[in-house]
Amino acid sequence: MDAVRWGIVGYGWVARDYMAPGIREAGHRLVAVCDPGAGARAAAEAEGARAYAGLAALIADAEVEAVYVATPNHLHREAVQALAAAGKAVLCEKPMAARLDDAEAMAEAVQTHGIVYSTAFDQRHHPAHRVIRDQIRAGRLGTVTAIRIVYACWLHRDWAAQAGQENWRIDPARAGGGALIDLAPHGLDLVDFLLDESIMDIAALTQARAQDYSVDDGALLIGRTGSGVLASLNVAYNCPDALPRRRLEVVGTKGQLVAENTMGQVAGGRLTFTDGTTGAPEDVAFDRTASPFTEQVRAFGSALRRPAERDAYSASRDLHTMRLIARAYAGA
Ligand SMILES: NC(=O)C1=CN([C@@H]2O[C@H](COP(=O)(O)OP(=O)(O)OC[C@H]3O[C@@H](n4cnc5c(N)ncnc54)[C@H](OP(=O)(O)O)[C@@H]3O)[C@@H](O)[C@H]2O)C=CC1
Ligand SMILES: O=C1CO[C@H](CO)[C@@H](O)[C@@H]1O
Repeated sequence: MDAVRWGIVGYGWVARDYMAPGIREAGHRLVAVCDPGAGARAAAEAEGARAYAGLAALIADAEVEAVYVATPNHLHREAVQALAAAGKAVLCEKPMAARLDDAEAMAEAVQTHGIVYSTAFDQRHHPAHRVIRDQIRAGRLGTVTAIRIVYACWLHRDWAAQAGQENWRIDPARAGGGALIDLAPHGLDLVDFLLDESIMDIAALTQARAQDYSVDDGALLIGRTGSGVLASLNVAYNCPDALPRRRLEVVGTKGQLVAENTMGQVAGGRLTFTDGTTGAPEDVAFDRTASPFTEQVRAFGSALRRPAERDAYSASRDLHTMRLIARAYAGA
């Protein structure tokens, strides 16, 4: 496959630390970046990319075919609408947008212009999560009854200060909320990926418990899929990093799979199967070297080149996930 030529809108933390290496490791090329910050543009040039201060210049760069949008959440909409109108393929960071109406407008733009679009749900591409999905499909767990997810971190007020940035995550207007909107989309989409069906019913409680800002620093969500699988998600900004804070459990009538330290941006973690009859635990093999970001780049690039693979992406499914987030907040 010839290398996909990527552009990036918003060359901050996730773009620099995870996406740019992912593009390189996948054998693709980062050809252009746009970011208002001179430091970010210098970092992009050091990576061998052309650097622009504004989106129009990136759009006008004919070499760019796919664009990763990694701006703060409230800016996803304007970038995706402009990129869609220009016919660029788009991989846009989660949450789809800070507000539901923005996400609705984005989904409409994707449909109107017929572009390849995906929200960047990298957890779909973690090798351990792919193995879990395969084992569910092969019937190893029997009838799946429940999925339990913990995804947490410690996000204090000055979290971004060492990078010389202001912490937009604690501003409701720019983030759209707190820990719930930032972290729960990963789990909600992962449930969809693992089971091939969406959560339909949802309820949530939020807290502002340990941090000194107004957005929620923790949330508990419960959901039920169309076929009746129950899901629980505990997401938080108030969990010290040294504590266990990334866990995924899938429970069925024949056994249980537990993934530890797989939720996140990096490769590795551990996967254990426990047999429902004997209680015997067993390590499950998966590729511990491939990062979910690199795999995400590979999969998206492959779908660009092979239209048959595009069914894996659905802006309307991503919009459904945004609707779940909105309903979770409304109920909380
Ligand atoms: N999948 C995952 O695991 C992760 C996903 N994310 C998601 O990625 C997105 C970015 O997060 P993160 O990297 O932490 O944020 P950062 O603040 O580190 O980076 C955002 C970048 O966008 C730049 N920017 C601001 N306005 C514009 C604009 N109009 N056009 C282009 N660039 C702009 C910022 O510049 P300046 O600072 O000068 O304003 C900054 O360099 C969020 O949506 C977040 O939810 C984030 C982390 C992990
Ligand atoms: O998606 C994300 C996953 O991890 C980060 C922190 O650990 C989040 O803040 C981020 O937005």
